[in-house]
Amino acid sequence: MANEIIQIKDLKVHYPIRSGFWNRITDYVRAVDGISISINEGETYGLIGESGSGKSTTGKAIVGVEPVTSGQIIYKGVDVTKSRNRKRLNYNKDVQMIFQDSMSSLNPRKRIEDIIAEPIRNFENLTTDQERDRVQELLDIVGMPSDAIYKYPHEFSGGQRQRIGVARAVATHPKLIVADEPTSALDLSVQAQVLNFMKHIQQQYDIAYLFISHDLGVVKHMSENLAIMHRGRLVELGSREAIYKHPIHIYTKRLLSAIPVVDVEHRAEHKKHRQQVEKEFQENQSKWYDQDGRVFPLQKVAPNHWVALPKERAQKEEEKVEESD
Ligand SMILES: Nc1ncnc2c1ncn2[C@@H]1O[C@H](COP(=O)(O)OP(=O)(O)OP(=O)(O)O)[C@@H](O)[C@H]1O
Repeated sequence: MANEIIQIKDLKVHYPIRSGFWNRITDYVRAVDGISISINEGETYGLIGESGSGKSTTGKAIVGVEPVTSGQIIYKGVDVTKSRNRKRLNYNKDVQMIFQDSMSSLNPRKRIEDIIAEPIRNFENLTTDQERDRVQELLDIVGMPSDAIYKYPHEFSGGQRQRIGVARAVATHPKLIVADEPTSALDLSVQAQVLNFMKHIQQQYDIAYLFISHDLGVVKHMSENLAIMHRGRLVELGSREAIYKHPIHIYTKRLLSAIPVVDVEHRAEHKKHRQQVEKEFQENQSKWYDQDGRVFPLQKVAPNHWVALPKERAQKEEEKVEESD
């Protein structure tokens, strides 16, 4: 059995909504509302959902930049939602993040050398020469010219800045990187390049990725396991094969139907299918969500496949999956 690097258990991140003269808390935004996933060493785990579903908040809670309302994040057998445990385990060194928008995540006033060296300075005691060698090596790995160290972020293209973001994230030799839509701001051709070298670096350093995206097409060739997130909860969870070949939840089907087809011959057919799925999604919400519009708990329908359904319905889906296998 593969070794788990991290386990997220019933994670909740709720933001208070205040109103009225006394500015009292009147409700909460349930950005993340009880999600549980396990990521294995060296794997890419896809976390997919449309805008506002709670993916970024999940990622930020995992790296510790967003406070957790409840639940556990288990790393090396210890709950790291407590900051003293994070310190003791060197968690902030082992778990890094790559952000979607490299322009705002890289400090525009700092040279690339200082940007990449910053996490190294936080966790290691290197001499200036050793530090410069490490930065040069990292730039080399992500395919950037060595004179890049003297430059500033605005002197690079979006794709190059994203590479610098990756170099910075791998600088401390982390075990897990939360990659929050790392390619969504890039052109298609540059997207493929960045994904390829992220894969390359993963193999070189044995890094696990939590790969966050709104696009099931982007993670198709990256992820071994996937979790589909909607309204702060998971609607479907499982192996790549389960999600792409036997999607069950209407929301997963809707995300899959949004992947554009390259093949001109099948475009009209695909458009029709997409409209059908959209219609089903709009008309049958009551079958897939409870009376308050909330996502049901996950039920197991196959060995590595869980779907958010009421229990009695899960039984039927389980039978269908068995038949199709
Ligand atoms: N600091 C905050 N205070 C209040 N609400 C917040 C805060 N941060 C996020 N939210 C809300 O939480 C929900 C989930 O946001 P989140 O950014 O995690 O979604 P997402 O799936 O990553 O979307 P996107 O891809 O657009 O970033 C949204 O409704 C958002 O408005």
